[in-house]
Formats: sequence, structure tokens, C-alpha cells
Amino acid sequence: MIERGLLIVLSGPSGVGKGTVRKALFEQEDIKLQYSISATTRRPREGEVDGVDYFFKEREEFEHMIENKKLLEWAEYVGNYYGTPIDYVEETLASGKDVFLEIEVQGALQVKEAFPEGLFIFLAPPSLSELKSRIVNRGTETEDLINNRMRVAKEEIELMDAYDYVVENDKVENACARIQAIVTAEHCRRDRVSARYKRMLEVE
Ligand SMILES: Nc1ncnc2c1ncn2[C@@H]1O[C@H](COP(=O)(O)OP(=O)(O)OP(=O)(O)O)[C@@H](O)[C@H]1O
Ligand SMILES: Nc1nc2c(ncn2[C@@H]2O[C@H](COP(=O)(O)O)[C@@H](O)[C@H]2O)c(=O)[nH]1
Repeated sequence: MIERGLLIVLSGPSGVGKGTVRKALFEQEDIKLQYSISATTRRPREGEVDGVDYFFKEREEFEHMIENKKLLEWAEYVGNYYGTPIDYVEETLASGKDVFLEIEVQGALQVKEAFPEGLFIFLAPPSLSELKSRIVNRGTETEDLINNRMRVAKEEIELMDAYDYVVENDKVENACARIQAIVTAEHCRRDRVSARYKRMLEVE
């Protein structure tokens, strides 16, 4: 019997560096995680590719996905829908591979309801002023959107205790190392090695 993979949720306020840390993490050879590409009604930013960064949808299409229960979770965030296609997550976990979600806090809390056995990591900024500088310097949002994202960020930070771990993203390489250590420890804690030995003994 194939053991199910681990569902890992990385969440945290906009601009904290989730995408940057995730990309750095996935570049490491010894990390074997499958990234779940989200659906969104947000317009693509310069350089973003449909099916790579997001599945870009019209609002009607997204609402159709909600009605047809095609999403594991979804949220309306600063005027746009974002959601996790459920089939990819279910199929990948069933095949024994770990799935990595990078989502905002309302969605993460929905996933926690559906998958309490998941691993929930909150990425925190060194300070609110550093968070704002990161969003401003990224140069992708208007001033209004930056203010809205900062307002939501404060609400999100208040919910960090709902997570299994809080990781500070001071430097990208530090945050990656911390997340890698957490995932490795979680695999050990879930006794995968001992389960393998138990199966070997059953065959003996
Ligand atoms: N540790 C860090 N130190 C300094 N800058 C960082 C760090 N991590 C990320 N950044 C920068 O902060 C900006 C925001 O990062 P990123 O887009 O990865 O955030 P995010 O949390 O994925 O945002 P969103 O939720 O809006 O998609 C980027 O310009 C990125 O280069
Ligand atoms: N609840 C969900 N949130 C998601 C998902 N995919 C991305 N996100 C989060 O939305 C905000 C804004 O993203 P941006 O790309 O417009 O900057 C950010 O916090 C993302 O992590 C999802 O499937 N579900």
C-alpha cells in the first residue's frame, strides 16, 4: 500500500516572500515536493505564465469551479478570487508525493479544517516596515492595493498562532533552511521509516 504524501501549506502576508522562498526551496536538489498551481481571477503580472504561475480565470469560470466543488479551498483576497484545484492535490497525495501549497491565511484555515494532518507553516516578516518595503519595492501593486494588502497583513499576522510553525523570512536562505528542517522533522515524526520496517517484518 502506498503511504499518502504530506500536505505542506506555506502561508503569510502578501510580500513577506512566500514565492521567493518557495522558488529557492524547489531549486534544491534534495527537496522532493510537488507545487500545487492555484487558480485566480487576478490579471497576470508581467512575466507571469498561465499554467506555471497560476491558472488565470475569468470570474464566471472561477465561480463555476466553486459550484462544481473543484477547489479544496478558495478565498476572495483584495478583490480577486484565489483557490486550490482539488484533483491535483488529492491525486498527488494518493501517489505518495508531498504537495506544497502557497496560499493566504483564510484559505490555509480552510485547508486545516479539511486536512488537520497537514503541516502548516506561517512565513513572518522581520517587521511590518520591512514587509511594506518588500511590497513597494516589488513594484507590482498600486499605492491603493499596497495599503489594502498591508491592512489584510495585520489581520493575517494576528492568526499566526493557528499554524504549526512560524518561520521568519529574514534572509531567503535562512527561511529555506528552516522550512527544510521542519519538513524533514515532520517526516521523521510521522514515523515513515518505522512504517517501512514494520512492512518489511510482515513480509518476513
Ligand atoms: N528575505 C528577503 N529579504 C529581502 N527581500 C525579500 C526577501 N524575501 C523576498 N524578498 C523580496 O520581497 C518581495 C516580495 O516577495 P514575494 O513576491 O516572494 O512575496 P509573496 O509573499 O509571495 O507575495 P504575494 O503573497 O503578494 O504573492 C520581492 O521583491 C522579493 O524579492
Ligand atoms: N487562499 C488562496 N490564496 C492564494 C492562492 N494562491 C495564491 N494565494 C495567495 O493570494 C495572495 C495574493 O497573491 P498574488 O499572487 O496576487 O500576490 C498571496 O497571499 C498568495 O499566497 C490559493 O490558491 N488560495
